[in-house]
Amino acid sequence: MTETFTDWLRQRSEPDWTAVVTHPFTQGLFDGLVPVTSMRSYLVQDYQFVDDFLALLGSALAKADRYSSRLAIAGSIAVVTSEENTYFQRAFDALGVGEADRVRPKLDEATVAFRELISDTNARGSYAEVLTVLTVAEWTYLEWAMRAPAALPENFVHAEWITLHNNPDFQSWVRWLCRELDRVGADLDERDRARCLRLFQHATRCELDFFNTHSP
Ligand SMILES: Cc1ncc(CO)c(N)n1
Repeated sequence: MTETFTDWLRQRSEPDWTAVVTHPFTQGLFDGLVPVTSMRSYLVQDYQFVDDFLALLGSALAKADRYSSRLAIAGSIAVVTSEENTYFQRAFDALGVGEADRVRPKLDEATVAFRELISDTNARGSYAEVLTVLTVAEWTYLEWAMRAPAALPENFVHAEWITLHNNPDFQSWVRWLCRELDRVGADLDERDRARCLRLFQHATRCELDFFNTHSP
């Protein structure tokens, strides 16, 4: 059998997976045509998602079984807390997002659902389960962003959200995540593999609901 664990997980998460990575919201981004109100609400909610996601990266860092894995995870933490965070601040300035919406906005249902999945995984998940949720979030974002045309939209709010997720470093990080989940997944019994599959499917559904919430 040549199918990897991550391919197995992804294939069993169709048709949601393809619906996420070809979502109309992403086509709107490529064309620079996401309305300002949708882009604002999407980024405001996503900043709250990123907060939870950063905590989950910390959980992965703590749960990893070797130093080289911790180094790879720490590299991603560095990006989320520097380039990605300054992107959010510049985008919020450009979109006129006030302090309250940066710090404690009213959360959409889709954001709450994602937050619950992440905090449960954070509190109770094994390293494999934490990697499963991280992999869905990062791999779906790489896959939609890689579909972007060479000519990016002019508005940096749209353009940089694409390039943050399709640059060579992000590609290597996602490749690493998949290989790491394949490595750890190889030691799981059938019951634990099935738990990862349910989580993978659930997280993929959360990604789809998140995009749907912000599509006009
Ligand atoms: C909802 C969502 N999923 C994945 C990513 C990429 O980490 C993101 N920024 N937002």
